[in-house]
Amino acid sequence: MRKAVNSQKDSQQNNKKSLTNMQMPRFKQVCVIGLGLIGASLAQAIKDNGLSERLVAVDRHAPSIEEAIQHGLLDAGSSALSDVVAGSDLIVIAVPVQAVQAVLVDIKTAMDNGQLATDCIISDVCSTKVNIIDAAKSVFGSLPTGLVPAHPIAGAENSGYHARRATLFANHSVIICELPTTSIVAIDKLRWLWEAVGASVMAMEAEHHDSILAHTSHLPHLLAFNLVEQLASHDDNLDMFRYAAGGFRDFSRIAASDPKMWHDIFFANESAIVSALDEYGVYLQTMRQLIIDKDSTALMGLLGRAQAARRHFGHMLASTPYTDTSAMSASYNITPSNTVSGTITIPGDKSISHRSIMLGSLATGITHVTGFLEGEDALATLQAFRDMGVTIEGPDNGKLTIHGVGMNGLKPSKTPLYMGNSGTSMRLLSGILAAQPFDSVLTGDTSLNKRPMERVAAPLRAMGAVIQSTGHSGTAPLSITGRDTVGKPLQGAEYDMPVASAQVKSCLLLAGLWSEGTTTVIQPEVSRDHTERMLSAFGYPVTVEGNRISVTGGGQLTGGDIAVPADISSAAFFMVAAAISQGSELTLTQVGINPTRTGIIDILKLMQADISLSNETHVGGEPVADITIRGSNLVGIEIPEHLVPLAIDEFPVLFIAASCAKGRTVLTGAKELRVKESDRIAVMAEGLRTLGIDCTVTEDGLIIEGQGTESENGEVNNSQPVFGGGHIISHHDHRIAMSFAVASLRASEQITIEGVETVNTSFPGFAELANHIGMSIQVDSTNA
Ligand SMILES: O=C(O)C1=C[C@@H](OP(=O)(O)O)[C@@H](O)[C@H](O)C1
Ligand SMILES: C=C(OP(=O)(O)O)C(=O)O
Repeated sequence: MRKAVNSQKDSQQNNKKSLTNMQMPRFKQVCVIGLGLIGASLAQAIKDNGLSERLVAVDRHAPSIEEAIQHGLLDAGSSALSDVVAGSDLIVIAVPVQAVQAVLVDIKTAMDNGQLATDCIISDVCSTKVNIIDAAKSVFGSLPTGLVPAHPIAGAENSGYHARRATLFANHSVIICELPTTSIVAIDKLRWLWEAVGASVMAMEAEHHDSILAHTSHLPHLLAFNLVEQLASHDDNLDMFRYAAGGFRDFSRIAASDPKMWHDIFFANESAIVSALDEYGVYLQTMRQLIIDKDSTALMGLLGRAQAARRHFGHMLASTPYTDTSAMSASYNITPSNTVSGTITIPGDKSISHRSIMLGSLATGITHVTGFLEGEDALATLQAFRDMGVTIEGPDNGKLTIHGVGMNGLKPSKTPLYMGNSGTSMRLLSGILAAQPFDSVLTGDTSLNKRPMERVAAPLRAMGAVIQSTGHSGTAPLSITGRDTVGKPLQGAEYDMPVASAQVKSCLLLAGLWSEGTTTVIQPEVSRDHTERMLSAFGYPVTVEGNRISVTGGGQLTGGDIAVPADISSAAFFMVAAAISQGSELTLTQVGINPTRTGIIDILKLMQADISLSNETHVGGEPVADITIRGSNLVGIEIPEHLVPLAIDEFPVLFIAASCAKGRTVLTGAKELRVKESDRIAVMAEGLRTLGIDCTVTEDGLIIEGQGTESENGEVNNSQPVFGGGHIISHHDHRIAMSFAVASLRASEQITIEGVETVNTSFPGFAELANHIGMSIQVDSTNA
């Protein structure tokens, strides 16, 4: 089903310009057939907005017609179409699906005897579309040029004329099927009508519509009717209904809908509904089995994933903040464990996953990605490119097929692009968007909308970009003016970066792909080079001379295959878990060991961790290896500053390692940690102190007094707890949450961590994997 959601054609059609503001003459006479909720509401909205000179209706229920005439809603009405239809330039069929064919026969008769022009617009509001088109074919032979099947995604469980509301369609979507046989005039005029009553119009192919609706509307209605039937058939049904709490009420609300309508829909969309139902059956069986097997970890994983998906996609579509402090939805309750072991595979690299979507979308041809990280951050990037008209199939078990649109193929998104929690998405995309012909807005959740964006906006402006950081203090939402308005392309520039940030570097290099001349970034220290590598892999020349990196605008990207290696930043949690716990031995397979990312290995080795690499090879232009770590006696160190950008995301968990080491660890030159998803210096210090660790916060780092002790033979003893138990607040920062989970391996008592739902941004399945190797994390949902 996912595959069908984003057919490129649909997306391109969706981007059609709104016609609301165009001069459009009103209709001469609209004839609404069926004065149920939708028909009567549309009639009322047409009347209230003055969209037609005359309004007539047909309904078999004479009292509705009489009342509507009395109310002044209709100019005329009848139970027979031939009585009132003459002269209509729009007919909207709002009867149950199965009755549509008979109405079409009446319309054809009216056309044949000259009551209706043959180009009269004929539309409908039915929930299924393929069968409407089939009915029209069988009645008319070839499809009339005025036929525009449509479906307003709006409704209420109350039905009938009296339930009508002129505002029913405001802020709702209307899907219209732009058939190849339909005249552009008819399509434009119907769009105009729906937009004029407050709806937003999207175009979609009929088969796609029916499949989507089968899953999102028809299946839920079917299940609601079914559950009520199930409960009603129990002997103690009265008690069941009397004591049924909110869950039943919420779930069964839509079972109060019109049975005749749903009866018709279920038959009309039979094949799509049966396939959605079969799929549902498989999922239901899986859940049933998990309960029978008492497989708490897997069940929790399933429930957690569903909860996160519902929240995340809901917010992405609505472009509303995702992580707000009132919505702490999950916590970890962790029982101390002592050791970890096993061989595991870590999910795909987040940085590379983002870039695979970006470059794959901008390339010519198809890009196949494997190992894509299905975490919320990378999914936000994926959604943004779909919003800009790129067809992307998947993700399916880490596999994606991206149908590249070329360097000039992106389309403007209809809504602000929602980047969720992801700094990488926002900063890299701002470089791409600053160069596009169209305007864009980039926004994120409350955490992302607090992070500094002038670091990319200012140098982009120096290249000629028109970009405003419209938040409180140089923060998102970012508003970017398209080059069509600005009137000339970006200009290549040389930029000396004040911080070693791969996001800033990548943003400017990406903007440079469309700029006149050469764009050069000079970084103060080495930072991750995935953008440079992937550009080269896609055939785009990049010049790297030490810390000077340049691209020249005007080139092309060619799609290909990308294998995303396992994320070393995610692997870091388990590397530290094994390093700090006695008797542990853990192998992490095929982890990316790009030298611009291996600061964690270098730092742990300096701390005398036992780490070895094997099976070193290359995957998709990136080096990978199996990493084996054994428990060892760590010692405190002064962390060399040049390693900071190479381990920038790993410091939270390195602080856990430092707490277990013998002696003091000093981190300096890491001010950047203060502007990540949280202030990672302050938040880690707060949590470490809660667990009894002595640490000192400095402006650009942290000093940690390691608690590693020596046993009688002078060796550091890595079996003693160094942390107490306690309650940690993650500040909705995924890496903080996972780091303190690792601390449980050396804790004396239970650790609870609040606000762990953001773990899904970078490491979906973290708790399951941790438990698999011997940790004991229980995931609790709280007040979602
Ligand atoms: O380019 C990237 O993919 C990233 C760069 C780093 O950010 P900075 O460039 O801001 O240091 C890192 O913290 C982030 O998780 C991913
Ligand atoms: C800082 C991080 O990511 P981003 O900047 O993309 O939000 C991270 O994953 O730790």
